[in-house]
Amino acid sequence: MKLVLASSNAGKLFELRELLGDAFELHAQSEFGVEDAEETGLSFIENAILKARHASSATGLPALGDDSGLCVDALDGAPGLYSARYSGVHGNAEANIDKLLGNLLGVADDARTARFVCVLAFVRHATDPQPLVAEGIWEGRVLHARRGSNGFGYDPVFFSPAHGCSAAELPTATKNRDSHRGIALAKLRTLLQA
Ligand SMILES: O=c1nc[nH]c2c1ncn2[C@H]1C[C@H](O)[C@@H](COP(=O)(O)OP(=O)(O)OP(=O)(O)O)O1
Ligand SMILES: [Mg+2]
Repeated sequence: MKLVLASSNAGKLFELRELLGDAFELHAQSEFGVEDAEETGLSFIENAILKARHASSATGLPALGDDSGLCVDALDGAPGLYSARYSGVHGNAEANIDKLLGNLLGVADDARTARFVCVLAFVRHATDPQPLVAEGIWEGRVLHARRGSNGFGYDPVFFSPAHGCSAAELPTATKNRDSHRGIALAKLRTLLQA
């Protein structure tokens, strides 16, 4: 199946291509000159669907939207939906991490609990009344400083107790198997097969 990924994030594209394998031909929306959708939703679900509709509308192809973020308990769920623009500059992972660590200064380990959330939405066409939607959650803690250089975004400061290391210290295959995105995609595949 040929489909378009409604995202400008190279990290997502890389992970989702690995996860989908050969049965799917996943094209970045940039290949078709599609600009970013405006993320005006109040939930990951709303944004994932509106991204998918936007890309499908512009390309005429089925589309996959990914809206994701890091929700930190000590910050009442922030940066959450606004993870990509937390520092004020969209998509600047270094600045976003600096702001996050600054806001958690002095917060002890056991109060630094957080989770990555990923919602994937698949639409067959732009006005599909039945988008397939799947959510994945990955529990962890925000570290005090960066560790590792794999992955993207907040990976260097996300500690996974289940793995005993940061997300950026995991091989891609392990992150893909156990991450919020990996879990969401496994669920979406089941929905696609139904
Ligand atoms: O596995 C992950 N590892 C580390 N960080 C992650 C992950 N998954 C999401 N994140 C962070 C990156 C970004 O700060 C925000 C997503 O924001 P989000 O709007 O969904 O994506 P984006 O703006 O980068 O690309 P786009 O909207 O074009 O898909 O959460
Ligand atoms: Mg975004």
